Amino acid sequence: MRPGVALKPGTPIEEVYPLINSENPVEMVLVMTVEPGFGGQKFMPEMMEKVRMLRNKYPSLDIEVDGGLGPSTIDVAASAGANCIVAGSSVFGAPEPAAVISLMRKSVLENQEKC
Ligand SMILES: O=C(CO)[C@@H](O)[C@H](O)COP(=O)(O)O
Repeated sequence: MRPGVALKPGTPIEEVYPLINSENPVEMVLVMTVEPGFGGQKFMPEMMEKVRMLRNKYPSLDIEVDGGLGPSTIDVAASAGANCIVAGSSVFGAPEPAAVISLMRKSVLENQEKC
């Protein structure tokens, strides 16, 4: 099992640190980039500060983002340090879903190489 935890937009990043630093740590943090509830919402770029802070503090942590991710927002998320991407509308609404997934994977991999 790989435990994870999700942060709503209004939850300060500091609240997750004790869970990562614990002797039984979470291995993945999901930073919600929309309010949880439904797909098709607008990506909240201000959440990238949380992603950057986590990536700086925990270089090998899995950091997931969920909400409004697609070709127009993936680079911002990947360059902030997100390496797990949840995308609904941008994939299911695309004529070629595999091409969208491929583009997002490429962005994450390219940004990981810069670290
Ligand atoms: O369900 C939610 C939030 O609760 C969505 O964030 C989906 O998980 C992803 O949908 P898109 O934002 O990619 O359409």
